[in-house]
Amino acid sequence: MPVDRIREVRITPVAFHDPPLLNAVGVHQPFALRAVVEVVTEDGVTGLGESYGDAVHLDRLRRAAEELRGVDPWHVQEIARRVRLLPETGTGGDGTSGMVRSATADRVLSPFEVACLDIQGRTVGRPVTDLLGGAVRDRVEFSAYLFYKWAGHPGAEEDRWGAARDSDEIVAQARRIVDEFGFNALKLKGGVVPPQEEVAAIRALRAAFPDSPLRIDPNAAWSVETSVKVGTELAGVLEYLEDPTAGIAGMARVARAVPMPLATNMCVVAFDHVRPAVEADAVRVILSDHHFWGGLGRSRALASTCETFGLGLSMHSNSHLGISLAAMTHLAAATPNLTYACDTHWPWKEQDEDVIVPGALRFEAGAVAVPTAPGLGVELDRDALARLHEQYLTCGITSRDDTAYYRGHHPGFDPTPPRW
Ligand SMILES: O=C([O-])C(=O)C[C@H](O)[C@@H](O)C(=O)[O-]
Ligand SMILES: [Mg+2]
Repeated sequence: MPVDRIREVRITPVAFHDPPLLNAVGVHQPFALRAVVEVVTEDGVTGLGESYGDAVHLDRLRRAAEELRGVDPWHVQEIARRVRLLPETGTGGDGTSGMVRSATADRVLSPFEVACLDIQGRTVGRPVTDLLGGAVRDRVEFSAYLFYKWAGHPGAEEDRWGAARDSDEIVAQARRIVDEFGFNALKLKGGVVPPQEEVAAIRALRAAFPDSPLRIDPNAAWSVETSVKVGTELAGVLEYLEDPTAGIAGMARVARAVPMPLATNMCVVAFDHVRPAVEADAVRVILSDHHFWGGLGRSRALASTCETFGLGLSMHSNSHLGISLAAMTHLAAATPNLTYACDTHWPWKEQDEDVIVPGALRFEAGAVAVPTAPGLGVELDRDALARLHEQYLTCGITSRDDTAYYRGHHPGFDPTPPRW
């Protein structure tokens, strides 16, 4: 069979509405940015990928795209080699407002690898799960991602979720998200208000949802001492405590003193972090994320690494659109040891705002049915892509900066950890 090579790569930045969700470093801006990647072969097969939309990252994606013409889309190793040869330029552009400092090359590689898997699946008529070893489940469970939040963006009307400032409002938010999407596990984004208030919110969630697994993630905003205090108080309440404090050494000190497993998407975000984390016994669960671990293949390798060291595996999420949700779902479906409900920001976007043709992905009872159509099983909606690109051009945001946006309304805000 003649090799069908990459003819063209298109990268389209898009912006979609995002509510004012609070986190340890500030607050979400009115729009979240993403890059939609289309890899097109000489025979006209198009594969899709999705990544961060920050300006520095876009520039890197565009420079990588120039290197991919003529490459065989089945030869992901060659794509990875070319991406790794690119000189490092610029700083930041990680799409997480600095909360996840992962390897640049892995972030750049990821959407191209996903698009190539989409091409491979479309070419042979099989879903991406089959290329990853086959689905071990036909639906993937996700967790509700709860946030303290402002009622609306300053100067705009209150949004459909309203404010979440205290335990009662967090429980009300949880009820609404659970009613709409059917989630079982609940994750609270912490590091926003004093830890005792967040402990109270977790206790209120436990009372309101007696059977739901609960997690809290302050994104390393707490000192070791505060983390130990919170972890001790929440004994028997949390399924895991996510990134209470910064760094492998700090996490190891907390891990020795609290009863529940510690999880991370901050201190282990690349393969060379695994060994020191295991040696220090700093974490029991790693949250994978194909957007910064270098794609679906490398995320499967992370799963094997977790299996080797007896670590649990969960999945992290930033604000994302449907191409990413499809990729996350295929990956989770083909990863036997991914036993926790995965994170997703999905409920926070406007449900009719996306770049894919609606209908392919739906939440039912907190889970997404694994697409069985060839490739990722989602199609690009070109009109929607054009609309969201226009929104990107007019929204005035070119990089995610939660801290600057928060400071615009609270001058003097300092997110340097530990905040508590
Ligand atoms: O689990 C996490 O650490 C995250 O999801 C980090 C994200 O950046 C989240 O906190 C956000 O978008 O505000
Ligand atoms: Mg986290």
